[in-house]
Amino acid sequence: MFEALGLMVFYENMLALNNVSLACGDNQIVGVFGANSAGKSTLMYTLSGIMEDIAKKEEMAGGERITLRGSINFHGREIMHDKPSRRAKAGIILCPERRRIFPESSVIENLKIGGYLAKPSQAAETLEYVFKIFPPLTKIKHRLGGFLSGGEQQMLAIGRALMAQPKLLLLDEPLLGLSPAIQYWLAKSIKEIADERGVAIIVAEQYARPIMPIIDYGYILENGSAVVEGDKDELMNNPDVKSAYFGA
Ligand SMILES: Nc1ncnc2c1ncn2[C@@H]1O[C@H](COP(=O)(O)OP(=O)(O)OP(=O)(O)O)[C@@H](O)[C@H]1O
Repeated sequence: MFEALGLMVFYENMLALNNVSLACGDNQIVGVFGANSAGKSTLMYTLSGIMEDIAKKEEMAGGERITLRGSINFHGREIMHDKPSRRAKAGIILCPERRRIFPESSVIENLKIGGYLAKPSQAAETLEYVFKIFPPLTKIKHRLGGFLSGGEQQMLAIGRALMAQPKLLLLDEPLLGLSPAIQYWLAKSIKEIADERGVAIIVAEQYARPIMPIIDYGYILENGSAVVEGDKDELMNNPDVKSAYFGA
């Protein structure tokens, strides 16, 4: 069980996350939906620990003052001040926005890099799984990451995150820039990953339509605040959510 309470993030005096609380049970898929600049990446960085890291680096360099407040509990332990590496070892793995794969490494190398925390037997088993869940990667194993299409890069980014043996996978805008057909296919794959691997997933996304059917629970983020929350039926029947996300 993962639970964040009262998260606040200030960039200098600009409030980017305003008292956001969210929970994700083991094996659940939780959606966080919001427009550009709603605070999705700030939230994902805060959950994965990268925000704390950025704040420390900015402080040391005399740069931007970033302030964080709140608490995050993962399986009974307070982790708000744990480094990203410690959170990763505990199983919290971020798959960042815009993929951030290594463009000069091949598909297989990218995946193997992702598995550096795993035992060799786990890495071998997960590698096989990644090619099973994302068959298009099989044919391009030796192609450099920089030469992949957007959809292939996203499969690789998720595959690389899986190699790190996540218990909680944080997906930041996985559908960005992909065609609607690939968006739906990827959403289906995300659901299969949750079901087949027993991984909890928090997915932040602008494109709610393909993701909404696969979530157990969701939050709508606006200007840094979680303004609506509920299970998928509650969200899909909420008139404000309908008009903002489903054009109804
Ligand atoms: N380092 C920073 N310094 C100052 N303001 C920032 C910084 N990073 C983000 N912001 C601002 O914080 C707000 C939330 O940004 P964030 O990137 O979290 O939104 P987002 O929902 O992920 O949007 P996008 O879909 O564009 O990635 C925005 O107004 C953004 O301009």
